[in-house]
Amino acid sequence: MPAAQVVTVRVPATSANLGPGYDSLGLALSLHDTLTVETLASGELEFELSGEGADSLPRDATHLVAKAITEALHRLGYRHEGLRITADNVNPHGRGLGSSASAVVAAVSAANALVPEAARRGKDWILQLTSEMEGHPDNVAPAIFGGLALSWQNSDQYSSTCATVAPTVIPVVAVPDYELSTEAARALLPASVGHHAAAMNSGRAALLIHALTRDPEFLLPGTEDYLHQSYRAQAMRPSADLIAALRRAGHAAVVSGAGPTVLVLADGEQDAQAVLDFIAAHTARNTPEVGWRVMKLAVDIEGAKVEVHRR
Ligand SMILES: Nc1ncnc2c1ncn2[C@@H]1O[C@H](COP(=O)(O)OP(=O)(O)O)[C@@H](O)[C@H]1O
Ligand SMILES: N[C@@H](CCOP(=O)(O)O)C(=O)O
Repeated sequence: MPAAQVVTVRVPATSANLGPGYDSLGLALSLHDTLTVETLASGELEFELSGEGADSLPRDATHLVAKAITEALHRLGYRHEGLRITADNVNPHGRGLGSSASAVVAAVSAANALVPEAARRGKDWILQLTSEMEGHPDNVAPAIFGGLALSWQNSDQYSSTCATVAPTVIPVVAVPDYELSTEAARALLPASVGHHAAAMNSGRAALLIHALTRDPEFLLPGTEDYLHQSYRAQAMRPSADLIAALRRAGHAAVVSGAGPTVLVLADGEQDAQAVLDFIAAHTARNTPEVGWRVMKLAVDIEGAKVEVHRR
């Protein structure tokens, strides 16, 4: 790659699963990381990191963004001599808000924008490559396309389509100060589930799409899951207890991604305020040892946005 080419990508956080949509449903959220990549003439990697992970992420070729850019350029038939990677990370890591998916989507989108126009590929290529990197499409799809993404897999081929979320739906997240890696949370799942659980889950996943797009009145039954949350609860007890209490009070609370963040799909401003009040009271009373960052967000409908500064 020639030196001094610069692109910036702004990418949303995502919440996957949404209850019964394990490895298939995901929602883009109004919480954004920003990545700027500049090609260098020398064989070096330079990092300017701020925000989440600035003190802990590696500053070498093992950095997830550097790895994903190198791999994407290779697949496009290019290689870089060196890179300056500037990242301002807002999405918390290891909390179930798809930070690793946002990182690979930003990296692959940047690589695709750096190569000459004739070599560039479309968003479906980005979906394919980033799903392979993540091992599942449910975070990367909404990070790429925005909104509510419905994704599926045919052998090793990934596809996704978007549905429009009803305008009254407001995502509220409660992010605890403890981490759980997606890898560790996936290791807690059984190799298979029974036919009854699968059938129950299918009904709720179908209902959830209706609730999210047409009739939020059904959000509480539509967010019931039979595939993953109960197996993972032991690894995120304060989050599991908060979800159970919110659901008993009638709020559509789920584990965000593999956890431990709690996602609540509120229906309207009044419901969102009730959720915020409930979380404040519950956490003060029951989990004083855990720090919670509670945010009322919006659905991001743009997905990853690429800006080319110099080419
Ligand atoms: N912006 C980033 N830059 C580099 N590495 C990242 C970034 N975001 C996430 N990661 C890597 O991914 C890990 C978190 O991934 P994961 O366990 O899947 O949790 P999450 O639910 O946040 O995606 C981090 O510990 C870090 O190693
Ligand atoms: N379907 C995946 C989603 C993981 O999301 P993350 O935000 O925790 O990375 C799973 O449940 O393992």
